Amino acid sequence: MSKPSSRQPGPGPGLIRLAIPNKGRIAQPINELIEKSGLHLADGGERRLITRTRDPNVEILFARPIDIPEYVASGVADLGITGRDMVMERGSLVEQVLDLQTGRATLVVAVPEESDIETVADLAGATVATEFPAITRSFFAEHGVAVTIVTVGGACEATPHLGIADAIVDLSSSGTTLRTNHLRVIDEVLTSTTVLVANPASLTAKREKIDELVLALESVIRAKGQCYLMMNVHRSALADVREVLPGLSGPTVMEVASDENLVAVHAVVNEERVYQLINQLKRAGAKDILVMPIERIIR
Ligand SMILES: Nc1ncnc2c1ncn2[C@@H]1O[C@H](COP(=O)(O)OP(=O)(O)OP(=O)(O)O)[C@@H](O)[C@H]1O
Ligand SMILES: O=P(O)(O)OC[C@H]1O[C@H](OP(=O)(O)OP(=O)(O)O)[C@H](O)[C@@H]1O
Ligand SMILES: [Mg+2]
Repeated sequence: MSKPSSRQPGPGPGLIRLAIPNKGRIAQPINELIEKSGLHLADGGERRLITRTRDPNVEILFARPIDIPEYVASGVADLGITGRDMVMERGSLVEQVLDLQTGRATLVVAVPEESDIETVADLAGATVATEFPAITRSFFAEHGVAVTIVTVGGACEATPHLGIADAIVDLSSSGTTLRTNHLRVIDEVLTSTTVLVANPASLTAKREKIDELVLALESVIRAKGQCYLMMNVHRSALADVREVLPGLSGPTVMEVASDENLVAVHAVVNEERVYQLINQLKRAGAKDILVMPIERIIR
């Protein structure tokens, strides 16, 4: 598909159409990101092909992750959110606008544990099964290793044991599937995350609106893993508390109207540090400590 068909016209000049996955493991996190960014899908986005959002200038198109790169490249959608692996597999002419830093998975070359294959070069003349034939073809071509590629639609890890392939090129994140199927990684092809991509023409024609949307999404990504700390501190302990607190640009210190000996200290900190920090803060003299989630950080 290179041009939008006349039966499925692209969005008009005043409208941004964003394609997102309708299923699969990255669908839910993307939906949550859209909600947190404040776009909010009309009708909850349930089972609709195209859904309106709270912003009358933005609509959502639900599609399979693998189809999204081409929908964006052809102009059926202005923007799309999908895996970077999907974009590379399709070789679509789109521009990456934002890395959403979720949905991380590594495309690996793996062989049965008992196999004597150690390197990619050892696979010369072998059969390799994959859901990613285009990426696999160029990977082996770059290594100058001739292989036969068998394309499968899923359950790739079963193919070596079925005698269909000598090796596989498949995604791995926790590594559980490889372990369960007694497969050993011999090389990595690429690491993929979920990305926001744009149609190059839309990026020029609808820049302002796209920038607004990117800002909203970015603010949610930035807030992820951060939380807001509030506490009261006796003036005499302020220096010690400051030393413990990192904060985005140092803690904010405010007067407490009801007690002139106290100040209120606020800071943004990494969630992972909170457990340790609250103990250090208490020891330094902080009290009435509140820990709150942050939805968005806009710079
Ligand atoms: N552990 C993982 N395994 C497979 N894909 C993953 C993983 N983690 C993130 N992803 C990403 O999810 C996307 C896969 O989308 P896909 O539509 O194939 O969903 P799925 O969860 O694999 O569903 P299904 O295979 O049932 O269709 C890819 O971009 C891929 O990089
Ligand atoms: O390292 P892990 O955390 O075990 O994840 C990797 C597995 O997840 C994916 O399969 P998926 O669930 O998409 O099924 P599929 O093979 O049918 O696509 C992928 O293809 C691997 O099989
Ligand atoms: Mg899959």
